[in-house]
Amino acid sequence: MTEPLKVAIVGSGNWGSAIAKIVGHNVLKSDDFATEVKMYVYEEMVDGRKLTEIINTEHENIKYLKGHKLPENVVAVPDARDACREADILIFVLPHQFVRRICSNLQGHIKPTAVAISLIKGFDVHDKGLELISNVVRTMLSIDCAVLMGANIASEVAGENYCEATIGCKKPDFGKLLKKLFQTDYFRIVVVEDEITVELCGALKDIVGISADIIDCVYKKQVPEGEKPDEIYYKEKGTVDHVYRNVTATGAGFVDGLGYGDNTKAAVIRLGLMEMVKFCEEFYPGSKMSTFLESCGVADLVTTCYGGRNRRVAEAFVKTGKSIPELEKEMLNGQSLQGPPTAAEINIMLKAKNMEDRFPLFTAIHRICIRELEPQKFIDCLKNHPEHM
Ligand SMILES: NC(=O)c1ccc[n+]([C@@H]2O[C@H](COP(=O)([O-])OP(=O)(O)OC[C@H]3O[C@@H](n4cnc5c(N)ncnc54)[C@H](O)[C@@H]3O)[C@@H](O)[C@H]2O)c1
Ligand SMILES: O=P(O)(O)OC[C@H](O)CO
Repeated sequence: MTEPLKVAIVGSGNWGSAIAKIVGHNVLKSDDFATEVKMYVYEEMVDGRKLTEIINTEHENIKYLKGHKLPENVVAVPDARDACREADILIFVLPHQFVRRICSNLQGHIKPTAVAISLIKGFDVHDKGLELISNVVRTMLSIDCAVLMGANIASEVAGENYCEATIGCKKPDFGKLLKKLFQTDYFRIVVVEDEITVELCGALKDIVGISADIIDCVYKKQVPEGEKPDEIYYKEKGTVDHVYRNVTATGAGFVDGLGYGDNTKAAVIRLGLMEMVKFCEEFYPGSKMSTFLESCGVADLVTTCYGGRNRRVAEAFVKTGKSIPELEKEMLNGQSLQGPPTAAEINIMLKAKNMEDRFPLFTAIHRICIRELEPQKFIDCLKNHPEHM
């Protein structure tokens, strides 16, 4: 009789907490897993109390996933080493900026036989270039690491709305075990072996998520009540930034200023996908096209471009003229945005290889985020996209 496997979750943000709900329930249904799930929580005070104490008494992460109860067998632990020391399976689910620091803290303090899965979207940057997050985990901790990515907005998953996800795992037996740990009747999993492409899709889609919303902002605008959209359109002569700073102050609903709305957004999603495929071919050859058709690919792109945080913050960025860090602070209540840093990270690689021209969408997004390019120039960048030549 083998011992039940102990599971630890490293991270407890919006997605980490939604996953804790799923995993906490699933371990109770299978003899393969120990019933207690330790969850590393980056300690902070919320309403004068420690977040770990709130989670362990109220069984809810009231800061990052308000309104969704966690199973009582999920135990919040403020020390990463204590959370992971005895674990057989480590689930990494925190913003990508913190991974290296956490792994360095865990070095020498986990079981050598442990295995991991990363749910993190983004890249690690170091002096030699970009690295996959799963690879940081593999190399820093000397353990195997699979990945899980998909069209998964955390609050919807926590609300048990039907959705899908993709696990990328080279080892079939480990893949089956992971599917048992994550799949529920509302969260359906497909396991594929092409784990690098699954992870690249998750990292790259955030950039396209930003661009989708620049489209919304350039071609739609708020119109003061009682005025006709066309009149407003012809009256305004300022830059989009200027228009939006002013128009937001008047506050009213959106209209489709030039009538380009959803067709244009669809074109951006398509061009974004083409750049994702090209990026994989160029820098990580061997991807299967079929992987892009899984939840981690096209589906995640669509969900992020319509419903994600990257989309929301990018919209406010164009409308208000405020900086991205400012908006992140104002709008996300401690949650963190992955798209702008990922766009910057990708740009380092493209610039170093003199390849910015071949990735005009990725490049324009980065330049808009750092205010090197005005948002209304975005479409010009796409008109001469290599896909149309
Ligand atoms: N939220 C979603 O809908 C969603 C869905 C799928 C995938 N993801 C991905 O999952 C990953 C985690 O995202 P999330 O939404 O759970 O996190 P989040 O955006 O809610 O991030 C906040 C988390 O970071 C922690 N934190 C802050 N400073 C820290 C530090 N110095 N060290 C360690 N932790 C610190 C906070 O305590 C909190 O738990 C990201 O890569 C994201 O792209 C998110
Ligand atoms: O809210 P976003 O933009 O980080 O996207 C969330 C998820 O990645 C969607 O799958």
